[in-house]
Amino acid sequence: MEKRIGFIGCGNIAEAIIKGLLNAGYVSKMITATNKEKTERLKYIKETYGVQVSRDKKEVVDNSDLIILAVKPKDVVDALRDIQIGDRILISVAAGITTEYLGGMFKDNVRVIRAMPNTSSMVGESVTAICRGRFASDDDLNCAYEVFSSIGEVAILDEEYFDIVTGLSGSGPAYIYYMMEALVEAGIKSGLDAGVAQELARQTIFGAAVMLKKTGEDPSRLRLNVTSPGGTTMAGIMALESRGFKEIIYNAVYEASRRSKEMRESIGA
Ligand SMILES: NC(=O)C1=CN([C@@H]2O[C@H](COP(=O)(O)OP(=O)(O)OC[C@H]3O[C@@H](n4cnc5c(N)ncnc54)[C@H](OP(=O)(O)O)[C@@H]3O)[C@@H](O)[C@H]2O)C=CC1
Ligand SMILES: O=C(O)[C@@H]1CCC=N1
Repeated sequence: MEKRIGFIGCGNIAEAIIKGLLNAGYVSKMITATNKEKTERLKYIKETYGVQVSRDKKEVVDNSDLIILAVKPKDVVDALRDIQIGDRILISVAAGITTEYLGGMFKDNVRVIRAMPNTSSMVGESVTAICRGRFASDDDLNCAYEVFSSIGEVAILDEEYFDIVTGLSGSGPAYIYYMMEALVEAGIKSGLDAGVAQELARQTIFGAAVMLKKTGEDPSRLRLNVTSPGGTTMAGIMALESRGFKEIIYNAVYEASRRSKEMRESIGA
């Protein structure tokens, strides 16, 4: 039976998950959402997706079998204050926040699952890492697996890896969009019309992503297929290498992971 899902927090990632779930066939009346104060935002979510919304957190919890906590790390304490999870499953997508910390906020043994999706949930193409907290069972993990597999791929991982996952696949879509921005700017700077540069860059990124997924080939092999000896691509790749492209990407993942840890520590979690 389809679970009733309640969202505490109704921002970017909640909307991406809601849209992904509905596209995957979830029934809108099984989803309820709340946020802190932005009534207009709740109105938009209700009108756009036909899901239930409420100003009352307790009502959202009462109407749900599983709760997805989608608030900023600094807001988790406030968001969970005065509510009882009972025998529901609490799934947190908050970066950096551990299952142990979340569980410790309740007197009872709350079944907590930690998840790190990304905004490609919106089009059913997330990759979501999940792990279970101390009191969650394998069935609970399977339940989360089922929910997130309807909006993309799912990886079950030890919680110790979640900061890294957050820096890689949680934040990762932004790096790709940034790459797209850079390609477009390069095209324009080199003399292309903005619309043309955008179309070329977008389809190039899309085509490369589909190639990776459909062929299952190693990216270095696909890259070599583009790279004729002594040709144009080789000249481009050498320019990237000489400016430390891989190190730049490593630093992005490292810094995002570090920030995940820092956000946890900043609330004493
Ligand atoms: N954006 C992303 O790509 C991803 C985000 N995450 C994680 O998801 C979480 C949310 O991120 P994101 O959606 O980007 O953030 P947003 O700022 O877009 O949304 C945060 C939401 O939390 C609500 N909120 C804040 N405090 C409370 C409260 N006390 N009670 C109820 N709701 C509250 C806000 O309500 P209001 O607007 O009324 O203040 C808002 O709806 C973060 O922890 C982030 O680490 C995880 C994976 C990917
Ligand atoms: O930027 C953030 O903090 C969140 C976590 C992963 C993606 N976005």
